[in-house]
Amino acid sequence: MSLKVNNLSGGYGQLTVLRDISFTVPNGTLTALVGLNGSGKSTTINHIIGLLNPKQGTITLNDCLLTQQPIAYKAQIAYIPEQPVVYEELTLKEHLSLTMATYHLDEKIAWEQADKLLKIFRLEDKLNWFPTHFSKGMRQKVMIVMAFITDAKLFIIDEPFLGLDVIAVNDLLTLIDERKKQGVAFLLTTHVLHTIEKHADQFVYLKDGQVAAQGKMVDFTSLVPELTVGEG
Ligand SMILES: Nc1ncnc2c1ncn2[C@@H]1O[C@H](COP(=O)(O)OP(=O)(O)OP(=O)(O)O)[C@@H](O)[C@H]1O
Repeated sequence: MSLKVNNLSGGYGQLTVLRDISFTVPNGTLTALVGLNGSGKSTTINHIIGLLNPKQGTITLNDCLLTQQPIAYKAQIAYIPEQPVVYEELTLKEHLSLTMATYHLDEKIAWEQADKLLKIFRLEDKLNWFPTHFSKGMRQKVMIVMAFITDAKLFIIDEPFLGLDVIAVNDLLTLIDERKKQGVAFLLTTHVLHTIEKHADQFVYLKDGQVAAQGKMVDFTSLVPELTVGEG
């Protein structure tokens, strides 16, 4: 069981950005999606979360084909975007309630999980705050808490390390490792590779909208020397 991207070509309207992309994210592993600015990482994610329609190819998650079973497919995904998407008129508590309703979670269990996560990210006394009072990093933490109260099978996390303090980065990595052990799959984009390399199992390297290399994370330096700081 896994996320399977098969021969995906796609982009925006007439513009083709991705060409013939194939990779698999097995359950219980983390795949780092890497590449230079403009290489197609966000476009790939936009296809996987169903925001863009492929021009060719298929995307399957645990045997659910995105185009044929979009609701069952999307119910298995938690997405943490690079730019937090929050509702200015809802409190933190209401954001969490909304997530619980959307994912049809058992509220008692979900609030137990939420309380634990709110403490980890030092948000436990801010349940009645509106997003306008949150810093950029706090908004990002809200997105992380919302994602980790779900029982999603695939987490997609877009560039999580730039706005978070060092404690929050370590806490996020611990949560990722815990969920991986439970069989959850992670697809994560980042330019801060040294932070993720011990936690990633494999990488997919995009270049000009194509997969230029993919493999085990331990082989990254030898397969992609051009992205290794201090090399080349
Ligand atoms: N909404 C859009 N409409 C048209 N073209 C777009 C759009 N978003 C991105 N592109 C183009 O698609 C290509 C890939 O961009 P994408 O955002 O996927 O790259 P990325 O790897 O995520 O980059 P970054 O590391 O800078 O976030 C670029 O050439 C970009 O100009």
